[in-house]
Amino acid sequence: MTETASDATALIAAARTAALHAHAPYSRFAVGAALLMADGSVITGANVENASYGLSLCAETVAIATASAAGRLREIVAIGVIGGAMDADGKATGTTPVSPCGRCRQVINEAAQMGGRDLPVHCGAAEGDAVRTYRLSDLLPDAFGPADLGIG
Ligand SMILES: O=c1ccn([C@H]2C[C@H](O)[C@@H](CO)O2)c(=O)[nH]1
Repeated sequence: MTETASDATALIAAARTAALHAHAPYSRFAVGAALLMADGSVITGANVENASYGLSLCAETVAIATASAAGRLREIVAIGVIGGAMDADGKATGTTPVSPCGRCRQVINEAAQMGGRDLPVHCGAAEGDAVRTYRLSDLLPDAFGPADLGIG
């Protein structure tokens, strides 16, 4: 499918809703991710922190794992991400767009390479209209990927 500007808005909205389910009692920083699938459906995820800290799962990784568990890793067309410091109700706040961490960029690259696409990644804020849209190649140039292992 062809991605439209309204897809970015919808993905940011879905990511904000997903972030309400963040388990982030340690950082108090909620992140939501939303994946636009080829059929127009959306799969979401939120960060899941761990008392060990280092085992915490990022929102993007949770969403991509959910898509993969449904056999849909190759169907991801675009990604939306938001994040921000949680208020007392656990809702993300802030007007600065959040972009994926380094590990998430590599995880996103796997989905992008499997789908044969250079995914748009819409980075939004918890509040407000600020959105920065990147291509994965902007976020992770010269990525290590399946081709390095002779695959694809
Ligand atoms: O791309 C990112 C970057 C950070 N986080 C989470 C990890 C941790 O729970 C919190 C603060 O780093 O934000 C994500 O979910 N995605």
